[in-house]
Amino acid sequence: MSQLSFKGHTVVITGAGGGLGKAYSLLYASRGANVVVNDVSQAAAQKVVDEITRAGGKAVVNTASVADGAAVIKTALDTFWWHHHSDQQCWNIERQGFQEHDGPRQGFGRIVNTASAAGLYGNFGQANYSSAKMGLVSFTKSLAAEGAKYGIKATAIAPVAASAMTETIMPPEMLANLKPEFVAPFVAAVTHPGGPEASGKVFEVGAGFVAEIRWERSKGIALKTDKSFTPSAVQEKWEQVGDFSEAEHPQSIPDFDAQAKLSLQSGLSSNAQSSPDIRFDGKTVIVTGAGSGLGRAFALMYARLGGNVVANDVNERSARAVVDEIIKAGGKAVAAVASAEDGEGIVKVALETFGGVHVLVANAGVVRANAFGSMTDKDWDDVIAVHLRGAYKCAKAVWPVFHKQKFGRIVTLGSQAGLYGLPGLVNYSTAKGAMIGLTRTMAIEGKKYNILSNMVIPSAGAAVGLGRGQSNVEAIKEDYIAPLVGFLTNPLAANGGHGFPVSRPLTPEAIIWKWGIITNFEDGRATNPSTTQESLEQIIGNFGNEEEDNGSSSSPYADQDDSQLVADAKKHVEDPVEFKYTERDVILYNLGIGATEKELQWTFESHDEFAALPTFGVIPQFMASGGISLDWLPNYNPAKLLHGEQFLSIKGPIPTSGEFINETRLMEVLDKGKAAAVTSIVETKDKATGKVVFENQSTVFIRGAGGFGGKRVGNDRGPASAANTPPQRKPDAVLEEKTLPIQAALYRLSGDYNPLHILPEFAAVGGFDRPILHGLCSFGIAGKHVLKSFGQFKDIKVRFAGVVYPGETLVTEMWKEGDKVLFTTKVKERGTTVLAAAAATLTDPSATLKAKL
Ligand SMILES: CCCCCCC[C@@H](O)CC(=O)SCCNC(=O)CCNC(=O)[C@H](O)C(C)(C)COP(=O)(O)OP(=O)(O)OC[C@H]1O[C@@H](n2cnc3c(N)ncnc32)[C@H](O)[C@@H]1OP(=O)(O)O
Repeated sequence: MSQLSFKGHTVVITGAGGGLGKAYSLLYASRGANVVVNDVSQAAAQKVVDEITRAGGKAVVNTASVADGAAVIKTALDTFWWHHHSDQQCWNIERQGFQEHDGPRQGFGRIVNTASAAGLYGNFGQANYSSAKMGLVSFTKSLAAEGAKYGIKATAIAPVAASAMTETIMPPEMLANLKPEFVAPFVAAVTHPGGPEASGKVFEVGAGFVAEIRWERSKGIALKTDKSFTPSAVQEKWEQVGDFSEAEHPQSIPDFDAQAKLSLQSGLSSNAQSSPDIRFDGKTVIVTGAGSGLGRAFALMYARLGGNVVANDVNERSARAVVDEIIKAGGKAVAAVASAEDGEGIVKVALETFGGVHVLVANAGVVRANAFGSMTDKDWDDVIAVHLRGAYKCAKAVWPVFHKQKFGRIVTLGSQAGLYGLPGLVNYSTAKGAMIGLTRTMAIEGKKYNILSNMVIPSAGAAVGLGRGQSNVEAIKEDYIAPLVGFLTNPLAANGGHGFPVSRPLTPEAIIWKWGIITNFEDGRATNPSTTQESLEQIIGNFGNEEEDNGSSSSPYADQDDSQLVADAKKHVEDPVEFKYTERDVILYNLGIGATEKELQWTFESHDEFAALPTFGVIPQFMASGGISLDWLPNYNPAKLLHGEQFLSIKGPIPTSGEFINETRLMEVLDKGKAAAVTSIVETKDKATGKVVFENQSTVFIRGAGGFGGKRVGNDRGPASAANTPPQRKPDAVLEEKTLPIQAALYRLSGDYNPLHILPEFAAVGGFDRPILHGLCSFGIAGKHVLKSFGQFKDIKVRFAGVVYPGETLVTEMWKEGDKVLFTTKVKERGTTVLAAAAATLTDPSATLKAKL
């Protein structure tokens, strides 16, 4: 049985002596990779290497500290360089034109960084850990952005697995669900050369639960940028700022359309103010990096609103200039000339001058842009020091004061580079990401002492170093960021994810199979955890997931001959699945089954007879039947699944757009010895009227998943299971159609994203030397042949008897027998039958033959 292979690949795993690292090492080694087992504990690393070598794998111990990455990688190159080159099977060599001694330029690399929910949401008592972990998320995003053109992909995961940490907070029964083996397959899947596109993305993985995490941005509001743009104006609109009903989900730094923002302004009148006005009389505000740009704008605003301003900057002249400006305007201010890292010194100035401190705006920053490959340790350290360590040291210094007075406000300045990653600024985006983790944790820890922490992320043009002070575009002046300070936050959203059963091993293939679900934020699947506790809910919810009885006791499909396994599976009630479509989806489907630009009734929405081809009836239900859980089958491997049979009954006219609801049941499960044959039934109803429009019965044939002791022969399901043996005479009609090499790539877009039809590596696991055509695509083409030859039909059934490769020619032979058309479809080039036991029942049996015989 072939599987996703890592033969010829060298995988370096840090912290590989135990837990997750060990699970990764064993999995990669079992899939043929050379593994560098790095751990500071020589004994632990050696044990893992021994285990791998005993099983016939290749691995080497490395005990360098991760702080010395170069030493870790040297071991990889010294040990496995030669293997790399001797192994002609190696994907690197074949796919990327890997050349002798061309190591650093191999044009391929996969990086997985281990983040944590503590970073994504913040976590009490873990300000340091949250910062480091969220920093890693941004680090990953920047590496992904920068690596894209070199074939380097980076993914971050927030795993939940049993560890020394979780042991203290969870009982042993729960910990049993958190096996590292439920995380490792995900890492393998996304690092495989043919794996799914996961670069720059973040995933939560644990206990067999996998979900993508993404940023969510509220639609937001536009405020008039005149004198009325004050903190009170923001307060007045605050509810709208946090209204996520029309949220966007940017994947990279959104375009800043200054012109559009400016033209918005012309339609706005002055902003309403909340009352009483927000003012800072008697409050002392520390602004770091206050000498110029944003910091200066913050300092001036606070002074205008009555605050005592401590203007910090390393640049003495600019700090003093701001103070002078404030004093000249009648305000109160003092300069604190120091690095932002000198939090204590800055707070001391505040306490000595004004007798207190109430607000900290951690704004100081430097930029050292450099391509990641050329970035020096100094570039890295300087940026991390000023942004992250500066924010930390200042917050640390104000904290006891805030704590004691039960009041404090902290705003940290973030960056879009931190949210989305940015090439050339890996250091900066990492620091800004880390500050998100820090800010969230401070918010959690400070809450009960009335210490509020928020991050403000200025829009593109105003970000530190990205045009600050140079911009003369009205819309992005620093002054227009200032009023938002203290008000804006950026919540995260996680999607509904997918829970894999924990009662059997999880495979990388299973991850790829469910990729569509894991990354789907639509259809009401998004959840919005805002704390680590909330984020753990679904993971804990998947504990003990064995696809067991969910409480419904009687199934209309219960069958006395069923084994317990099958009887239990049938009790599972699938949730109804909605399907909404437009004319565009109809055209896409018609094209997917070979309709041409000459057949305007199928490809041009304004044609008088524009219609869906009748087999479109399998599309609205596909997500429902295709999403049915089969994980409970023994040895279930999605790459071994083939479509076996399909029956479609069309109960009414097919609208060219609509909204349907699909109700799915598992109907029959047969044990074919080596294989399992599973039939589901889906009723597709019009959402508005509740009338059934289609009924589908789909059988999937899963090779290698039999032998569970179920019944072998199915029930008589009428036309859905009829043998449909054609008569002996010559066919009454024959139609021939050559499929396109891109047929499967095109058909996928109608909703069956099974990688079997596009991804060579996945097809290989299924036993095919290239991707195969969707069964339902051949089904649609044959259905079109029946339609063209004999007219409309009200039901159609086929058995998928052999595979079709995109580009092959399909020949459909048809015999009219009463109200039925029996048919067989063959691949012309190979002479094999691909659709058998097939028939359609005509709507108007008296209709005459249409096509030429
Ligand atoms: C839930 C619905 C959602 C739909 C999800 C679909 C996802 C899609 O993306 C997947 C696809 O589109 S796959 C592409 C389309 N399908 C194919 O190409 C399969 C072609 N068929 C074959 O290769 C073989 O017939 C093969 C491999 C199927 C069987 O061949 P053999 O193993 O040689 O079997 P054989 O020895 O002939 O028979 C063994 C027993 O199995 C029954 N059987 C055979 N073909 C069957 C079929 N196509 N469907 C159902 N049952 C089938 C036989 O009757 C036999 O039963 P018994 O032992 O009781 O006599």
